[in-house]
Amino acid sequence: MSVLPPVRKDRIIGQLPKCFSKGAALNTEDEFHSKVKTACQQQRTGTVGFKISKVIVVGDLAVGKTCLINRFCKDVFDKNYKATIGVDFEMERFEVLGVPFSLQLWDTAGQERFKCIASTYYRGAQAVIIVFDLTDVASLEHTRQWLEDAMKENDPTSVLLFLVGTKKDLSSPAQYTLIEQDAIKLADQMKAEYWALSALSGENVREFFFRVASLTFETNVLAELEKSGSRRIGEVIRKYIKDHPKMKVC
Ligand SMILES: Nc1nc2c(ncn2[C@@H]2O[C@H](COP(=O)(O)OP(=O)(O)OP(=O)(O)O)[C@@H](O)[C@H]2O)c(=O)[nH]1
Ligand SMILES: [Mg+2]
Repeated sequence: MSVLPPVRKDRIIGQLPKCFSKGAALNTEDEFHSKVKTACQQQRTGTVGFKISKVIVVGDLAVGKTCLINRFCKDVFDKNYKATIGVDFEMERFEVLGVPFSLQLWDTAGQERFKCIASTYYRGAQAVIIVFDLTDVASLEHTRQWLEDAMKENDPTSVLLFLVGTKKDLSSPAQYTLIEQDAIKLADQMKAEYWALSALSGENVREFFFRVASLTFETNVLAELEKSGSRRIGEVIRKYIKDHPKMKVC
């Protein structure tokens, strides 16, 4: 019996959300992977529905990490800056292709003096969101360092990366075009997906988190299918050896 309330109606994902820019996307497909769709239809997603995926949000102080999470999770925006001390986290429950799926969003401190505490929470992330301020070029330059720090604690081959520019409402079209060119180039080098959004207006916030949830879910299901596939091959080999006791195994 489940003790959890049903997933909110506005957290139900039935289709793969689109990327923000094809120039820097983790995947440019229009739909979920066919293997993932079939596994979900046949309810063969293993433990994915019970798992909680860890997502860490890093970046310079005051770039808008907390506001971004609060806009999505609570639909609020605070114009007063209150520095995050250490870390904070929010849970978000989704339903993707009919399967429950949860994200634990870790909001970390950007201030140098709290960085040491925050970095102890980086381990075990399935997705890393590196945030910069679209009106502050230095914050974009610092994203390389944030990536390096986050990757010290994680396996770079299995983590999904997102490079996110915030405060889009504050940047003029000319300023935005300039910084976007650099951000897309950097995202491409980092193998990250690029997004630009505003926690104040809410522009692209929901679309972005739906994309994070969908891609993390898809990766989890594919990994689960691979695991069960190799288990099945192991079973076939064991059965073959049992049925052919005279066969030598090297
Ligand atoms: N105009 C505008 N202001 C924003 C936006 N997002 C955040 N801010 C403002 O930027 C300031 C910093 O936001 P926070 O979300 O607290 O920044 P943070 O990255 O969490 O900072 P640390 O916790 O110190 O690392 C606050 O005054 C916010 O109101 C946005 O999208 N637009
Ligand atoms: Mg904060």
